[in-house]
Amino acid sequence: MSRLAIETQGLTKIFDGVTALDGVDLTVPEGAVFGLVGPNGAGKTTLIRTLMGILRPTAGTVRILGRDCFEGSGEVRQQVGYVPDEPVLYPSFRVEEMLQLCSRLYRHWDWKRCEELLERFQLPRNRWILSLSKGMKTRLALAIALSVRPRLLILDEPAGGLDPVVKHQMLGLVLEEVAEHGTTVLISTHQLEDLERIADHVAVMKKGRCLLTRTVEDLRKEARKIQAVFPEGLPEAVRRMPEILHVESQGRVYTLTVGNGFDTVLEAVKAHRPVYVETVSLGLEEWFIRTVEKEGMKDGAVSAE
Ligand SMILES: Nc1ncnc2c1ncn2[C@@H]1O[C@H](COP(=O)(O)OP(=O)(O)OP(=O)(O)O)[C@@H](O)[C@H]1O
Repeated sequence: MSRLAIETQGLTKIFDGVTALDGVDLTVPEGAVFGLVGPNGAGKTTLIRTLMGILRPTAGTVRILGRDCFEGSGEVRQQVGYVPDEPVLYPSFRVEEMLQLCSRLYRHWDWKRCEELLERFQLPRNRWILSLSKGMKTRLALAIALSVRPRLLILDEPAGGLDPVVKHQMLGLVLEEVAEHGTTVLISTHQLEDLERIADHVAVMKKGRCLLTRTVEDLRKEARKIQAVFPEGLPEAVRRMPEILHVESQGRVYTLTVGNGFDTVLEAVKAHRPVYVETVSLGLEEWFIRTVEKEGMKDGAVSAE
């Protein structure tokens, strides 16, 4: 069985009556590129801050790389590279001074790697941090996170503020890190097309809960659409199937978005003898929207349909 880079059980965080995390059970295998997605306010940043030991959970447990993240030695944090949604960099420092500070804080600091990254990201060492653009600060934070030679890299919405070229470069770098060093990556993002490029696992969060976790491979197999033509309308028995996330119709053409249980739905559709049927694959973005909508309907919220 593969080892776990992250394991949470019943993780709960309540801020002054606001439940930001509501019993999250999450397992991230070592070596995975694990995407965390969810609507605004789902609890992604709170989860990440709790994993990093920045926030104390109200209840539940967190283990990072097999250890308690609150243990006294701080060894766990030495092995985690973290790029927060708003990088913590001292504005009155020059880039060089920030790097010197980090090199003293992290025992496994790698200057060679750091220099390579500064060059790739075109970050001059003598610039004041105050004078860096948002995207440059993110690049610096990523350069620092990778220079600690992390076993686990945690990225919270890293593409925010990056232009498409730098974003592409950054994702490439993350993939390189995984391929060369076997680093585990947890990445929270709203950029699902980026995730589709790099992730092998995806978890969907909503209202502080982890709704589901899937491997991207399974998702590609499972998350598909069925297009079928029923001259007399979509049979009610099919429409009501719980595996169906969403139904759309254009005249007599019905498009059914299916979460898991694709084969069961396809069989049921065929059993009602449509005049035409075909299957179409579903992008991660559409799967995510339909999954979150479906959960919203369970909660009694109004569907976006
Ligand atoms: N320090 C805090 N004090 C009070 N409430 C907080 C605090 N931090 C987060 N929350 C609340 O916890 C919930 C989850 O917030 P969080 O920032 O973790 O969500 P998120 O999924 O990262 O959202 P986004 O995608 O918008 O960044 C929200 O309702 C938020 O208002």
